[in-house]
Amino acid sequence: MITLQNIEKYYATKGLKSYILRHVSTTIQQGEFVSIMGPSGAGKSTLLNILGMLEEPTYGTYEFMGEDITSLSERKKIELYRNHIGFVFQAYHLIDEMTVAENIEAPLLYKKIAGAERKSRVADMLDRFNIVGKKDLFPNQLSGGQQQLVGIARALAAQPSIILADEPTGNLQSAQALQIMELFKKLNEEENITIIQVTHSEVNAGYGSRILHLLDGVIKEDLNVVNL
Ligand SMILES: Nc1ncnc2c1ncn2[C@@H]1O[C@H](COP(=O)(O)OP(=O)(O)OP(=O)(O)O)[C@@H](O)[C@H]1O
Repeated sequence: MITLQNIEKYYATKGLKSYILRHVSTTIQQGEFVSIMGPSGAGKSTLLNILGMLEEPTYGTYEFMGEDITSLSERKKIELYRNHIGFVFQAYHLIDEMTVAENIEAPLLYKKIAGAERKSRVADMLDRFNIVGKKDLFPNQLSGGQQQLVGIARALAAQPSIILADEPTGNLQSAQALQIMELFKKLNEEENITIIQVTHSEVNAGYGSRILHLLDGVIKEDLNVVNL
């Protein structure tokens, strides 16, 4: 599903290159649940953003679902993103002026999905996440955990093949974090949705099947998680 070959990312200031990612090569199959770990500044978010087409590598090739991303037009990239990728952010990134239901519906409008289908998908998501009673509330009327559930519901409403999550439980208490991780595990096992998460938590990484350890922009370790 994903092939990265010799990905490099650097910023040049006054002729000096500061490398964020170096020689990153890996393959991720459909249905994997991968955690990206490493110290602060190691390049984890940058790698996730490249995978999600939110940033471009300086060098190297990125193949996603058989398409060479580095040579695609902006329009084609947006289309691929809308059709396949659900992004979940640490700080939720919900739209404050929209209700829960409107937030979940928003990406479906971009995908030009017809009204009746949109309503039905939103209703399904509200139901599935047990938040029907919250549908007319605004994000600031929800707890952090509930906001993150809405963030995930919004990503899933578009029926993605892959979820990219940047520290999805970073702002949550442990019980809420557990709920989100259980949900990811279920989506991965039952719906074969590929999941790639950035996390600092060993517990969260234990929900996945593989850990990529980044250090100073380089993949230092690529481990299979052994479930005890
Ligand atoms: N636009 C930019 N210009 C210059 N340097 C940048 C830019 N964006 C990110 N960086 C640098 O890239 C490095 C990696 O950042 P990144 O956010 O990917 O790290 P991270 O591993 O996700 O860290 P954290 O765990 O703290 O979120 C950091 O040192 C950061 O300062």
